[in-house]
Amino acid sequence: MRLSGVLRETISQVQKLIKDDLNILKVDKYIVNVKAGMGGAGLARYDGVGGNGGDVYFVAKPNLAFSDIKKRLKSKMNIRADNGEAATKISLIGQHAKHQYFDVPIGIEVVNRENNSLISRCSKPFRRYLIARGGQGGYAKLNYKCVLFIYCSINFLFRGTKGDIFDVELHLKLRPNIGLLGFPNAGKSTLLKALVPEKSVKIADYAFTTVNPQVAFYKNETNNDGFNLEDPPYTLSVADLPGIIEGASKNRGRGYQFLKHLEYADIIVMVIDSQGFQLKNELDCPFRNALESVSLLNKEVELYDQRLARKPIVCVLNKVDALNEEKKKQINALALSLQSQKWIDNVSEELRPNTPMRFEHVVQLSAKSGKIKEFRKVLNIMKHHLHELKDVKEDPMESQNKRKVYI
Ligand SMILES: Nc1nc2c(ncn2[C@@H]2O[C@H](COP(=O)(O)OP(=O)(O)OP(=O)(O)O)[C@@H](O)[C@H]2O)c(=O)[nH]1
Ligand SMILES: [Mg+2]
Repeated sequence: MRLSGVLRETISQVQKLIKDDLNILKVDKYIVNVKAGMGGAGLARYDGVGGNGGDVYFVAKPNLAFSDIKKRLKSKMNIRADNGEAATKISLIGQHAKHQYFDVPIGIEVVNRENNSLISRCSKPFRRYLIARGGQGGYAKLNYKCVLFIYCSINFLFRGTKGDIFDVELHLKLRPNIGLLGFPNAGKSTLLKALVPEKSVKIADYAFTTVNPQVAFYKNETNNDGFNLEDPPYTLSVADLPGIIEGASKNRGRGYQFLKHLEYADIIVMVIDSQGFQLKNELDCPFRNALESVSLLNKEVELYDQRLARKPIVCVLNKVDALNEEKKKQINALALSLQSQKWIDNVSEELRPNTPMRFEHVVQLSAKSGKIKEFRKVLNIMKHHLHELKDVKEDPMESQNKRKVYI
């Protein structure tokens, strides 16, 4: 019995380690009931004023895991602020309740479940976002509609107003520096592995190998292919997303769930299979060449949210090792045209997006070979699009020698 207990614990610890290492995002939505405090009762006879109920705020914090929310709420999934204090004969002004501050990871979107409206985007580190407002303390002139008289021994009490109470959905949208976008099987995970070799990444020769987004951290010093090592060290978060398919902008193939993670990405890296792509070898799944793949991905992205098509973007033409000489020439020509922005003229009308992307860089590579020097150089240049993370409490002198982390 004892041994099996130990064994079970060891297995669960190993499983946890594996899960942490994979950094895979399985859950990206929680439902939480929030209740702001009620206003304290006022004391009519002595003109006493009740204290206000506490508000509920979310505070955006870096380095918090989404799953921590559930752990900290201990599965009750509710957040409560205290009620305001009632006025008494001794203390005619009741104390305001303390506000309730709840830390959430940066990038959380808070949606009111009742009317499906967005309450807050918790996107700025260390900022407090008001989620539910506490009720007002009761007092004589408080609007009569919301005042209730309660007869309590010989004193009349003005009841304070109720605080907000509702269910909210917390949506996690990753806030990676780099979001990998592409059709299934294009080599996104292989590229992630080339960037972060120490990470365990599932790679396979079939579509939808990656079923959940995964994040890894690329450190420029891990490069061994010899470009400017004098650059100060920095870390970039890279999100490998499951492949999207045509119709993703209409949520085909759970498209929303993946495209949403590009909303906060600083840079989008579009990974294209230079050999072209066909989801299934069937008539209703047409073969798309590399140019058509670029155009269709552009289309899906802009249909989901036009602003995404205007983000800094890099196009990676992958799998060039698998091309014959003639195909190589075609891909060279494609790379040139993608850079010149004239690429859109070569796309047939029905596949043409309205907002053609402007690729800041186009890189041809073989992610499988792991030789991605050109791509690393591009990342080095592109990092000027990133915002360095600064803790408001951080000492600027002390931070000078630290590794730079971008958010
Ligand atoms: N020849 C060649 N094959 C590659 C290259 N990069 C990836 N592949 C292969 O392409 C297949 C798909 O690679 P993945 O990295 O799993 O593709 P993905 O884009 O992550 O696919 P999904 O997770 O399904 O969206 C695997 O068999 C890889 O070995 C490359 O540069 N050259
Ligand atoms: Mg993958």
